[in-house]
Formats: sequence, structure tokens, C-alpha cells
Amino acid sequence: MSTRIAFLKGHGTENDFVIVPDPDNAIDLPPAAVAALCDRRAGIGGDGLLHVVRSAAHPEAKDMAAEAEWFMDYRNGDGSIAEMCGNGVRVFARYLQRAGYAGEGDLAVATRGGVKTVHIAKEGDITVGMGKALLPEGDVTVSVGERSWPARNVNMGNPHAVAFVDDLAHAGDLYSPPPFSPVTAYPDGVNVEFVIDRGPGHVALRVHERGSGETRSCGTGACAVAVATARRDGADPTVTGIPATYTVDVPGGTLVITERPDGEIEMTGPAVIVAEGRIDAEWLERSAS
Ligand SMILES: N[C@@H](CCC[C@H](N)C(=O)O)C(=O)O
Repeated sequence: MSTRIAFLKGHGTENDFVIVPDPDNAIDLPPAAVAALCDRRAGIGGDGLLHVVRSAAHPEAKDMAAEAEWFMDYRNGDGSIAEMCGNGVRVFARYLQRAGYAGEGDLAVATRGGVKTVHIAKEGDITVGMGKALLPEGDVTVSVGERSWPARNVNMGNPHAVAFVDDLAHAGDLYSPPPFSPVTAYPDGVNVEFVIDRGPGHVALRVHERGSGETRSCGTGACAVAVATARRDGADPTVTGIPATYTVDVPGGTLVITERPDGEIEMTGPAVIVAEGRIDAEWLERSAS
């Protein structure tokens, strides 16, 4: 009988994750193992993987251990590392709640993008404080086929290029990353959001995620879109003192984003655990070699 590794599967607005609880950071998860687990045909399947580790046990998080007991070691579906995942951190919190590691109320979670505060309700949606957006200056252009659009550069811990389009279908099949220029704009790659208006304070997006391809939702992307839309609409809560709230429809559901006068961005949306099981450790080792 080979060794088994526990996993769960969860999603937030259909941005789905393999969850690997590993409090002591004892499981080796090289990029090839993560990609094998996230493979939708030969593995479990997911846009990304949430490695659940105690901050004190992870070299990238031990400095945050005094503030946050748990570290979200997030990986993209291709095995690459990203700084932050907005849907992931809600699902991460839902797992901690289910496992009895967290109760209702506020929970600090360490991420590569810093410590985030997640508010866990008994059931229903979860709200997370995503921190402040950075809006680096500089013109960026995103293209798909013959069409191109100016894009707003928004950093939510991870990089985003937000393009307002007339029709979400203009984003095409999104099988490959949309080219951007200048090519030096995003040395580490970028998540690209295509956005249309649906009404006052209401937009819809499609997204191509760095390291995952087109996904049904991106939480950091929805926050980037809310901020880019606010600035396009002439709203800046940090100047006016008036909070700006946007409803952001994604292919997998709806997220509600508020930018507050202090620049803090709050995101509210669902977080669901759908399954749990065991991974064959020998298969995983073979997949990674
Ligand atoms: N789906 C995530 C974002 C995950 C990271 C992203 N692909 C990147 O490489 O920056 C979200 O919900 O924010």
C-alpha cells in the first residue's frame, strides 16, 4: 500500500484550487508536481494549488509568523509561483474554518503579497482585505489578433493589465497569453483582464491568468478592474474620501469590490470546498521526476 497525501478541492467563483494541507511544510511540491496535480485530465485539476503551511515552518513566511499563523503558499496551475491570489485566500480561509484551525471572525493570513485579513462568516460569502492597489505610470497596449487596446497597469501584489473593450468576445479564445507592449512592461508576465460596462458601478470581465490560462474568475483581477474602472470614471476614494464600490461579474459568478478612502480594497465573494480525498504519493513523485 503506497503512502497517501490528503487533499481537498475548492473554488471561489469557479476559480478552482487543489488544496494540500501541510502544516509542517513536510511535502515536497516542485513545479512539476503542482502542474501534475492541477492537470484536468491526468491529475485532480485546478487553476492553481493552495499549499497550507504554518508560517513558522516556511522560509518565505516565518517573518510573518507573529502576525499570521498560516501561510498561503499559492502556486499557479503550471507550477509557477505568484505573489497573491484573491479567490485563493478566501478558499484557504474556508479550509482553515472547516479543519477547525479558524473560527468565525477575522483571520490574518500570510501571503507572498503580505499579511491579509479575511473575515469568515459562519456560512455564505467571505470578505478579504486585499491591501492597496499600485498604479504604476506608463502606457501599456494589449492585443488580440488585429485588435489592440490601451491597458491600465494595476498591481495588487501581482501584476495586471486592464483593458476596456466593446465586447468580451473580442478577447478571442484566450488559449495563449495576449501580447503586450512595450515587452519590457511586465518582466515576470502579467494577468490580463478584458472589461465591459454593465451599468453604473457594474462591470464584467474575462481574464487570462499568468501561469493558468483563461480562468472563470480572478480575485486580484476583479480588484484591479474595480480600481481601473473607478479611475476611468474619475473616482479616486483616496482623494474624495468617498468609497467606490463595483460589482464585478466574472464568468464563474460575481464579486463585490470596495475601495475605501484610505486606499484599502475589500473583496467579498463565495468560497466553497467541494471534495476531499487522498493523492497517491508514488504517482506524485513519478509525475514530478
Ligand atoms: N486567480 C488568482 C490569481 C492567481 C495568480 C495569478 N495567476 C498570477 O500569476 O499573478 C486570484 O483570484 O487573484
